[in-house]
Amino acid sequence: MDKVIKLDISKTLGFINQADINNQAALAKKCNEALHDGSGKGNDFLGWLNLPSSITDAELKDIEDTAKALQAKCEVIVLVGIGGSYLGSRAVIDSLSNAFDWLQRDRKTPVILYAGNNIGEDYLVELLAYLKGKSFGIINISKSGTTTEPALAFRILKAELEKTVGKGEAKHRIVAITDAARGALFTLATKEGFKKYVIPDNVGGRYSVLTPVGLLPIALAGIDIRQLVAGAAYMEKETAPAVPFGKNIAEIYAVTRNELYKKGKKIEILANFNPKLHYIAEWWKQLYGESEGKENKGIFNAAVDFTADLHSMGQWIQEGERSIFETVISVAQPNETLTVPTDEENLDGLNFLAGKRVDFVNKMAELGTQLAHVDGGVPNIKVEVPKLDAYCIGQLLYFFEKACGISGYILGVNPFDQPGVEAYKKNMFALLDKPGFEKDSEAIKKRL
Ligand SMILES: O=P(O)(O)OC[C@H]1O[C@](O)(CO)[C@@H](O)[C@@H]1O
Repeated sequence: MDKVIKLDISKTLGFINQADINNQAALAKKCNEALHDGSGKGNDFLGWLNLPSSITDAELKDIEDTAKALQAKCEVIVLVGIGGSYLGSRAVIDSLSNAFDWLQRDRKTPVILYAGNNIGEDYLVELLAYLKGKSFGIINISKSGTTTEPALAFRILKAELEKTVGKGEAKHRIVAITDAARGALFTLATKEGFKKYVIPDNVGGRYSVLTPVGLLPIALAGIDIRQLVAGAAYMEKETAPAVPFGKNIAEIYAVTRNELYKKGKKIEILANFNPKLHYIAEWWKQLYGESEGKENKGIFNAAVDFTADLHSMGQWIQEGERSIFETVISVAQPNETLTVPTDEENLDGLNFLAGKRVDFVNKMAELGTQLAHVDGGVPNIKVEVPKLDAYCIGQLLYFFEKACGISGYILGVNPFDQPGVEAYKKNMFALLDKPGFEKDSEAIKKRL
């Protein structure tokens, strides 16, 4: 099988013209070049561009060794982080693991649980209750080291771990992934002697999945990070500015979505027909939403899991306001095989499917949905992934990252900052009476 991701925009034609797309080829090329020559906005955050081709064998080996050490010590690992500090790992781990991973016995790898991505009190209490009596470790990921959600969860989990195994052992079960030289987590990790990994200065959180931020948890889950990086490196080459527009799927995707946006298609829905891809969509939402939603413009990024959501959001997609387009991640081949059995009584009337693969039914649902949605006025982009393995997922991650950078430049925004995220933080700190926010506290309390 040809293990290469394919992009099909044929079902957007009719809503936009091939000529409109071709007219944007030069601009897309210019934007791609601007990423590579560092002449565009946010050019101090372009370190992700060459991560796949520049990561060394020694770096990968070090990550694999740390993963092995944690696997030997811990039956559970809590991954603490929010946004780009956890979505990439979770996206890859979920897409490549058994759907019932946490229920598997005789495990070779720890159960991975997540914390620091919400402030739910019940969530944390229930997590602590689950961890009681289990040998657990913590990977704490925060580039800034000051994000409230992970800092709070880490404080609680670290205290629990130290109470259970003592400070001396706890430090061998905690890994910190943070800034190279600054920040609260850096200082704490240095003082306490935790194993540290660096998030490079020039890589933003949402582009960090191919740094230790993603690679360590992914390796810990038993996934081949060398294959993941190899897939990404392949896509790095295939989306380079020297690759002609007609073959450059990152440029084509970036142009197509911007042309649709110009035609009033302001919402992009990422759809999948495989439940393992749910967190790929969560990762993608942050990547595109945080990169493009600024200066009062940008496509709104939504996601659906089909066929489940065809029985809920399907109605809206088919007949609601015509301001949407769909991008479907289609997995060509499942990893397993299951055929529909014959049933003597055939009360459900499904014998016409007997002997057929379940995936055949899924594919017909996918095709039927595509045609129905296109008929209903929803342009459709298809991203075909040959199969769910580390090499293909590596390609997918880099494809979306590269296209996002190009797309942001086409839109005219800085795709590497996120100034809007500060507004809620400022209000929350003011409401919490955080030292340094006295004036804001006074002002906000007058509004209540
Ligand atoms: O890694 P950090 O600094 O804790 O940030 C986590 C997330 O929070 C944001 O900075 C937004 O607040 C995201 O861009 C980032 O992925």
